[in-house]
Amino acid sequence: MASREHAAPHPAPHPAPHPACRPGAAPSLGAVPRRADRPLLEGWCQAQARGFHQARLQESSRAVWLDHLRGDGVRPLGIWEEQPALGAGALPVATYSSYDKQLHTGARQVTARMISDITVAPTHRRQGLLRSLITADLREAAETGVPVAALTASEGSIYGRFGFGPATVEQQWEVDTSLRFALRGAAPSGRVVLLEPAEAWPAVAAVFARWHERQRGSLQRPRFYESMLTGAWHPAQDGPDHRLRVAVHLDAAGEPDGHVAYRVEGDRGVRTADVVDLVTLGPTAHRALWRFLADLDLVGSVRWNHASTADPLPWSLVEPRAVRVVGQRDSLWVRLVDVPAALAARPWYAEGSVVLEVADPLGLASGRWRLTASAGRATCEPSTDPAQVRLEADTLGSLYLGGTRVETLSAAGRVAGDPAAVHAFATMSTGGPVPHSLTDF
Ligand SMILES: CC(=O)SCCNC(=O)CCNC(=O)[C@H](O)C(C)(C)COP(=O)(O)OP(=O)(O)OC[C@H]1O[C@@H](n2cnc3c(N)ncnc32)[C@H](O)[C@@H]1OP(=O)(O)O
Repeated sequence: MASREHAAPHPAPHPAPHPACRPGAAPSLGAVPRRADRPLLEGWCQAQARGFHQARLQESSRAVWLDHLRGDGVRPLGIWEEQPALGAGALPVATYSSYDKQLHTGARQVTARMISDITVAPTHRRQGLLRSLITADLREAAETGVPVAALTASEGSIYGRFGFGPATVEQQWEVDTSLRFALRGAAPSGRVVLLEPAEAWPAVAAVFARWHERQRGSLQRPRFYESMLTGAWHPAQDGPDHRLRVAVHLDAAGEPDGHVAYRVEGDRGVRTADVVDLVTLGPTAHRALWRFLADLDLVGSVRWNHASTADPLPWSLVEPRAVRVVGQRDSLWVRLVDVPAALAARPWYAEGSVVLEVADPLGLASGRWRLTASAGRATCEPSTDPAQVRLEADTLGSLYLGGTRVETLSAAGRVAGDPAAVHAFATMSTGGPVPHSLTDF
């Protein structure tokens, strides 16, 4: 069984080191694995796959994961049983990883602790292992000055208690690209080139980097995106992605300003193009790449699972109903780790001053904070003045990128206080582009 200290409701800050680790060694396997760490990492990878009900990882996925580990400075954590029975000890009973990347708040980039790979073995669930891992990591983030944390969630009911709130949403689309698909206005200009995915990668990476620099809610991508978008690795197949195709749009000057990566599924009849990645830097590339997708012979529909709610495609079409929204779900979950630093780093849209009282079960964001906005920026500092607006840490996370309005969360009973102050907070908060993330991790 796992170490008692990690099964306790308020566990010690570090998970137990594997017995193979030196006594007192840090529980992290290290950002760059040493040779001696390889057996632990192998077990860690397999436990993580087991936790998500995937097949045992083969060499291809292990290599991609190790490259991600080294290239992104990932800190993989695991909890191993102290006295495993029947030789069950190679795989940890819990896995967890995190690393730091830049998040675009709408005003600038801030460092975000990106949390991923959380699994707990079915034999050890609900004993506090997730809690011990995430609590320790968030405390470490606070100590090292990381202002926010982010994750994508397997289930919506897990992370609110840890101060995370859904901050961006994405839509799942099925687009009818038969004769119903007609763009309004003139044919899009520029040129679309079809490249082998590996050839296209420099353009694909450059387009995403420029998009990230301007897109509120965007997170830098981890290294495994290169493996995925060059066709070197298909996560579900644990090997090369032989079906992946990439088209790049060039602007009038011949510079890449958009790309689409897609697979055409089905071998006969009317097929469907599954879009894997679609990033455009402006309306011309957006229209041109959708025109390209719609013109694929033998293809009658296009699926795109990461559309922004502000995506202009329906508005570009003669028949907007060619775009069918078949689903919508939360994408990025955000948690404020350092309230003053995080709130000062996002844009504000009206002058004003309010005292927020944040309740945070982990204590990191708790307190009374005077938020004063002026000329698009804000200062935030601890305050002893009476609280005017009260909310919980996960609600603040949902509000952080501006994708959810204060009024909506107030109507949901999650933002309380003096109505005039709630209104002032709403006015200060509301504005700017819809946040969107195209980074899955
Ligand atoms: C960022 C990511 O990696 S998302 C991926 C998350 N992983 C998965 O979905 C894989 C399958 N699931 C699992 O491996 C596990 O069930 C986990 C990781 C979700 C939970 O791990 P556990 O160690 O069982 O969680 P732990 O015991 O620490 O629970 C902490 C709290 O969360 C609650 N909780 C845990 N899992 C869930 C859940 N799936 N739904 C709702 N509440 C949950 C617990 O009830 C507990 O609540 P409380 O402290 O308020 O009483």
